[in-house]
Amino acid sequence: MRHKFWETQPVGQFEDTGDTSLPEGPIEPPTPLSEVKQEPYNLPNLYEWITCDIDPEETCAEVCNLLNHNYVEDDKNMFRFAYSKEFLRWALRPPGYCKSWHIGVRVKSSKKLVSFIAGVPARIRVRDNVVAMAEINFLCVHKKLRSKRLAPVMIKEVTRRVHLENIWQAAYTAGVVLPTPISSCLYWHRSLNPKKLIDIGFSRLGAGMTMSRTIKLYKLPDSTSTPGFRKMELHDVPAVTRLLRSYLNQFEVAPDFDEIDVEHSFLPKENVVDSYVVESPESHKITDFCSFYSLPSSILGNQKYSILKAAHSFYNVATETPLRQLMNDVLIVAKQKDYDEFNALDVMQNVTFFEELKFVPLDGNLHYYLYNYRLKNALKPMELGLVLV
Ligand SMILES: COc1cccc(CC(=N)NC(=O)c2cccnc2OC2CCNCC2)c1
Repeated sequence: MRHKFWETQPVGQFEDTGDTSLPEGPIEPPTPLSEVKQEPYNLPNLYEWITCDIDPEETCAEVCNLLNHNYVEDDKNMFRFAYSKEFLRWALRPPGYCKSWHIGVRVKSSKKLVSFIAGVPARIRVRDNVVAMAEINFLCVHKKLRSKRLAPVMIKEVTRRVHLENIWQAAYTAGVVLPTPISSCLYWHRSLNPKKLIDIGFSRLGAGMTMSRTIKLYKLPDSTSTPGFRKMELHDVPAVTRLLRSYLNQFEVAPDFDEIDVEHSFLPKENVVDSYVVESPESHKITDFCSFYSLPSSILGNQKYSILKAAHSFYNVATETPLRQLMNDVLIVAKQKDYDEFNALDVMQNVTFFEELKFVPLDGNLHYYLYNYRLKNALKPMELGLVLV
């Protein structure tokens, strides 16, 4: 398959796969900042670049609306991600973020926002090297402007602005295969509200199953079972950071979180991110940690329901509690908060609890990529310790 744009980029090319003579690491060296293109890339005549400030209500709503009408849909076009404004403010403004990496394209005459792409800074460890990267996300071109080759220019522009900050690597995901995935993950989900999922046609009644039998199958206890299981609080940040750093060491690619990152990424935020710890009743030590983020989807073309409330597994660390017991408690909390389903990728140790906790695999892949960094071999999902929102 031809990838006209990606064949011009410093990414692992398909024909290089298996060529063990190519060294692992950056593909191109950094450019002297004076040699980085100083002005934005050219856009087709009717359009102009706009740096999107997602702090003010008005511009945040503009980005939110563009995404909610034009961003990723499932393969059957039944659902479309519906990120909230609060979620975008959280996801796009981590410690050390760059306003200039929140990039929009608008129509010169009407000022209508028609495209968006965003980057945020992150320290990502790749095997033994911690690399300063940009996490690139939310690439969205208005449905009416597709196939005008806007996406390549969005990607080149965010790359240029990342280079201006002296950052030369990036991480991103896509539902499609591009040159060349560092890992290809499967997504699984666990029904929490089977009746709604069947009503909207997301799930089907199993063979020989009635609705009441199905509701019973997915029923969860009303309260969590692990003694000391509670919401994460500010004073837990140091202990949670230690837990996360130690746990993520086992993976080939993982974030290099510090306490500032942990406070931003995991302190609970209503309808954005939820985190829980297990504080041992005896020692008061923090022995386990679990978290999920909230990413609802619009239900396209359903009279009765408009929103699918989905929780997405984020980072989970079990050092004393069995992981499946910890995750069962997470499911119980998600159900208490009226989520309809719980999503997870087969990354880290997630496969160890899928079957027992009644997750089922969906027919989709999420591929992970690094920009300007070659890995000799693709990673198994369980070697990957990175979750992007
Ligand atoms: C149910 O509503 C959907 C609305 C849009 C797309 C999909 C399918 C899909 N593409 N799912 C994922 O990419 C996915 C499945 C499990 C966990 N995380 C995921 O994506 C996350 C991470 C990447 N950025 C988007 C959110 C489902």
